[in-house]
Amino acid sequence: MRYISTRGTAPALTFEEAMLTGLARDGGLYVPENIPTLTAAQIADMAGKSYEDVAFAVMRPFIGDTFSDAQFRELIAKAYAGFGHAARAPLVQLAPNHFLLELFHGPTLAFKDFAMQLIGQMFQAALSRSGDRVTIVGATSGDTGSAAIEAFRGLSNVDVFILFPHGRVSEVQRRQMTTPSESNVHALAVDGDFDDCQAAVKDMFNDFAFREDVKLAGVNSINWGRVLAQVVYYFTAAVSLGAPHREVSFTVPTGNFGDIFAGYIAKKMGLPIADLVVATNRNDILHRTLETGAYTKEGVTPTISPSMDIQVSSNFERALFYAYGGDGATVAAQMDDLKSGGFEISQGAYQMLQDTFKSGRASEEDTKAMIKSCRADSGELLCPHSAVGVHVAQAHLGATPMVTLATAHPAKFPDAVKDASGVVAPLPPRMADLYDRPERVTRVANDLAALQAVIKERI
Ligand SMILES: Cc1ncc(COP(=O)(O)O)c(C=O)c1O
Ligand SMILES: N[C@@H](CCOP(=O)(O)O)C(=O)O
Repeated sequence: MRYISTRGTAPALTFEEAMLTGLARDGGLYVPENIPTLTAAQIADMAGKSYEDVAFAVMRPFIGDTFSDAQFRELIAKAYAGFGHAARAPLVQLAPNHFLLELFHGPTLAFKDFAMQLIGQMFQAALSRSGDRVTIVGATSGDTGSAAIEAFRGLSNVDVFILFPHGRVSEVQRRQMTTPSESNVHALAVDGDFDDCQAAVKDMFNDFAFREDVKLAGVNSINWGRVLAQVVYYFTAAVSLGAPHREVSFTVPTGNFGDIFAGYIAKKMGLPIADLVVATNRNDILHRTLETGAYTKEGVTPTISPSMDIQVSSNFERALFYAYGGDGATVAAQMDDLKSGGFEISQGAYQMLQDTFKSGRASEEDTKAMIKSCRADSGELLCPHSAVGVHVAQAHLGATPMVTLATAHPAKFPDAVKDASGVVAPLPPRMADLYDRPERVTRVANDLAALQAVIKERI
């Protein structure tokens, strides 16, 4: 299996190389040259299997000879051993044809743990084999950062720097990033929004001297391994609702487009997915794009679902690549246009996107009302991101079972949840002293040179 860049000019890489490389050298994102498919019989065989067994079956065709079967099984087992639910990603029923996929039982209480815990294992295995040391730099609107720190803290061959927008993550998210005491962990509060943080990370990858100097690696969803690990739970959920014999739809709270893109990959692998619904908060660039065919940046507005406060949605580039039939030159030209504000998607590509994705948005009031009514109607306490998803999903319910992804635990956003529902969502006992732990954070200007200087000084 080889991986190629969405912009068409970077060298093709193996799975291991793509995982450790992060952003392609032409600025694009790596995607598999071919997407392997599973037969209906192979999918049917997943029924009743453990999450770990399904993970192996889904991901094995993508990893080539990076790991032996036995080693890959071991890495998967270690990745999910610390999850707080035997099913890893349990489904609960909200209404007759509407289900919630709880993706928040991992160590940092968000769906990011599914991929990050596995990436942590895979990085360690690959780096201990090669003896290399890398510097991970990641951008976060709150959840990727805490998941990455949890997965990489204390490792001797990795430094991890997380850039988060100062004042724009919840207190729990911030503390998850600033309280670990391990010296290889560095939380950087940037005077900007998430888009600024993500742009800085990409600029660091495009600064080849810096990239080589610090041995830069990325664990944002620019890393194909992140997307791949998120494909698995589409399979576990759909199979438990009757796939491959029955179609299933998914609604996904969306920001950087990584999670829903994983659903698209699941569909291309043969999972019978009817609708893939993009749910946005008022930072609704993806919804507007799917409605109009124009991808036009506006400023980021802070919301009560801060992890989705994103306008430059990194993985949309991967979707565009498929929409343009693998034409990297066109993707590169459109990404260039984005620097000056946006681009128009050409008719054929737009048609493909409209055929593949549906969308909707939730206002702040919609989100709060959904947290309250869902608690009253079903007993389920939603985080604001999941509430955006459930609100949008309700407009797309039909005969096909709908699964909405619950992307974070309500306890990560206690103020917003209490304000909406009156209910206090407690942290799990292992995190009960989070508010008492000392914080360690460096405030940095929204300036590439300043960020690079901090990183070089610390490693
Ligand atoms: C809780 C939560 N929900 C939804 C999202 C959006 O996911 P994606 O960026 O993969 O679209 C994020 C951030 O990634 C998140 O942290
Ligand atoms: N919402 C994310 C933003 C980064 O997304 P990623 O999937 O590209 O890492 C976050 O919580 O940090």
